[in-house]
Amino acid sequence: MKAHLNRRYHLSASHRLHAPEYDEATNRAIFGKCNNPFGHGHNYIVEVSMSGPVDPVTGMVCNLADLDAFAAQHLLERFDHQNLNTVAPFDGVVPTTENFAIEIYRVFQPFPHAHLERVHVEETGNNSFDYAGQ
Ligand SMILES: Nc1nc2c(c(=O)[nH]1)N=C([C@H](O)[C@H](O)COP(=O)(O)OP(=O)(O)OP(=O)(O)O)CN2
Ligand SMILES: [Zn+2]
Repeated sequence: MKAHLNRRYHLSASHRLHAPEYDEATNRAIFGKCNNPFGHGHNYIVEVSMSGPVDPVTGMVCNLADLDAFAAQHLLERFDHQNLNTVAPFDGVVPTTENFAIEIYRVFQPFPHAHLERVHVEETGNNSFDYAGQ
């Protein structure tokens, strides 16, 4: 029997949507206000979905304390209150929320106590993105 555990994390970060492959005018045309050279910020909500058997003794898919410790080290310490454009891999990849979700999936995949199913990232109240590894 497999159950899914979903856990949400909050982090604030700034970014600028800018592709160095294009010139300034093309960047402005593509990214609009989000190409502002001074950047802007978001209060992101990150939800990770983990799955696994329910332990017959603890009744848990995994211990939330273990998942929170992993998230603190690999997600929050790395990205909270940062300028995403200065944090790998975004020093060469446009920090869209699609790319953020892909990177967060890569970060959580090694979590040893459950299987990573999906990463969901809410960038604003109007848009969110999901990545499930393919
Ligand atoms: N495909 C994508 N398009 C856009 C992304 C993205 O990550 N993927 N991100 C942005 C900007 O980050 C922008 O800050 C959010 O854009 P926008 O939708 O205009 O913002 P909202 O209208 O949802 O919220 P407000 O803060 O009220 O503008 C743009 N495009
Ligand atoms: Zn933005």
